[in-house]
Amino acid sequence: MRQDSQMLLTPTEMALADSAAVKKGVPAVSLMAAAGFAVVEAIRRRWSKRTVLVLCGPGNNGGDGFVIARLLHTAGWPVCLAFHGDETSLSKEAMHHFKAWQGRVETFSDALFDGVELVVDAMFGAGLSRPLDARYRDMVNAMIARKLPICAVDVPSGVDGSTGKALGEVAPAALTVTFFRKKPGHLLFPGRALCGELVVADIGIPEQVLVDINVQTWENSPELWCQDYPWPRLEGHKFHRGHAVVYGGESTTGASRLTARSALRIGAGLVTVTAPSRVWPIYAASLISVMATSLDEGREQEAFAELLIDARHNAICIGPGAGLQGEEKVRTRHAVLSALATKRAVVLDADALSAFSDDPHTLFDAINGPCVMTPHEGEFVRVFPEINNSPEINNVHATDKVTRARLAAKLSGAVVLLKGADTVIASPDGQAIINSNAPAHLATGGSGDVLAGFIVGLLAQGMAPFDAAAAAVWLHGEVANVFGIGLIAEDLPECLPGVLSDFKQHYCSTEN
Ligand SMILES: NC(=O)C1=CN([C@@H]2O[C@H](COP(=O)(O)OP(=O)(O)OC[C@H]3O[C@@H](n4cnc5c(N)ncnc54)[C@H](OP(=O)(O)O)[C@@H]3O)[C@@H](O)[C@H]2O)[C@@H](O)CC1
Ligand SMILES: Nc1ncnc2c1ncn2[C@@H]1O[C@H](COP(=O)(O)OP(=O)(O)O)[C@@H](O)[C@H]1O
Ligand SMILES: [K+]
Repeated sequence: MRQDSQMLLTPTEMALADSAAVKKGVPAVSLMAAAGFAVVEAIRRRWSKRTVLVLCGPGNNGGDGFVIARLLHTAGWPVCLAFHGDETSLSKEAMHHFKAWQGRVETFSDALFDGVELVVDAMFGAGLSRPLDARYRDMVNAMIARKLPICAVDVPSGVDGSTGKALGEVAPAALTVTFFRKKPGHLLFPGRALCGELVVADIGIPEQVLVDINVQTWENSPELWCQDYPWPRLEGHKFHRGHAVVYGGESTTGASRLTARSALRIGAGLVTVTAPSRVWPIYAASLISVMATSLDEGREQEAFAELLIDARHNAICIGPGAGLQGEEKVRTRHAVLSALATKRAVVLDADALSAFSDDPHTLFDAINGPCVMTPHEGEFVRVFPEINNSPEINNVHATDKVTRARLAAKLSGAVVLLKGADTVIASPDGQAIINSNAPAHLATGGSGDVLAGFIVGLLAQGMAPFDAAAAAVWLHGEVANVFGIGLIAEDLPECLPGVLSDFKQHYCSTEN
């Protein structure tokens, strides 16, 4: 997976890109000038001429601030520049631009905000290594209290560019301008919410520098997986599009029915829900194009395993509504282990994960084939207690969402899709994708069941687990955006066809 345009660079990788650009002959002073210029362009596109306060910190983020102040002043804007830090420790390029500033340099104080209509936050960017010192913190608190519009340079000061975590209080920006590529912290919460509108500016770093950086994190987009999207083939028939099996439970029967319908809508050739004979009539009476198979009373486990002998059942989803009470939990666990034993593609969601909260390693040991786990935060904590309880595993600090999902994928051998507003999909080989298109109204009962259905439907059609998970999450978000507010889970599979045609038209121009 290369797709350079979707790459997310950690601050360390960004520093590598920066120094590689300098080695290729782009002077550091010019990179900083270009960064400042890009911020000014973005400001002038959004705000009319007004009084601006530029707050500059001790590193190169502050250096960008010096450029911004100078360019805005040249354009005739009333500008006040304030700097806090050790002038003698400025980098060469920051010193160059500091000297080029002809105006006064103010010290930090609350009074600076009087009469100001826009603040440029150039205190800390990628180099933030610890919570802000008191003087900077005071300015952040003043910015929060004054409620002025803020343009943040690279990231709002206090946000960790690699994790999106806030190291203390952060003043939310209306606009954040970052350089060359987005950083994970721009997409992970709370960073994403604190950035406001995000602009990525080209500052003259050559694209070739990416070749030598082992980037492992991407923003989800069809560009990453559209080439492998399994469109129906002209000469194909339904068995070419796979046969998904969805395990149906006894009580919340709506969950697995949603999953099954979603698997069919996304293109699985056939979908069967299997359910204990006691509740089979509910499924049989309510499903039309999805088939319902009854598991004989008293021998449900054997019957499920027997169903899986038919290798045409090539993708299996267990979890939505599977059940965790008494005997149901035993059957859910058995179904999971039977499904994994086939080494066919398996999606494990909800109860299929929680059923192993006492002994997650029994689950991990059974995973020897293609598998996607789709926990939300609560389920993640249950299945991966060691990642949650220990701040450090194999010397990796495991507190941010991407690292946690990556460690979970490595530990379990499955693709781990950690849900939420900033869903992360991680593969056991270390690659991770952050999703950014899901609207808040997607958080509605049953929408996770639909997601599991989209994934198993794509797996049934032969898509690889990491790609299938990423594609399903993106389509899920896109459908919710197209449908809009008022969405309920049932709407998701029904609205998918229109989204699929638009997606096909935009990203997959060649017909099969
Ligand atoms: N890379 C690129 O391509 C380009 C990057 N550019 C710009 O450079 C920015 C990155 O610059 P940067 O590396 O100098 O980091 P920055 O955020 O300014 O802070 C570092 C300074 O802060 C200090 N410090 C840290 N935490 C602190 C705290 N809590 N409280 C107090 N001090 C603290 C730290 O000191 P130390 O930790 O070493 O004691 C150091 O002195 C990047 O965000 C972008 O805007 C552009 O010019 C274009 C090209
Ligand atoms: N704030 C949010 N913004 C966007 N998407 C969200 C948000 N919160 C949750 N989601 C998405 O909604 C779905 C909820 O799934 P899940 O928690 O399993 O719910 P359910 O069990 O009701 O189906 C997931 O795809 C998740 O990523
Ligand atoms: K900043």
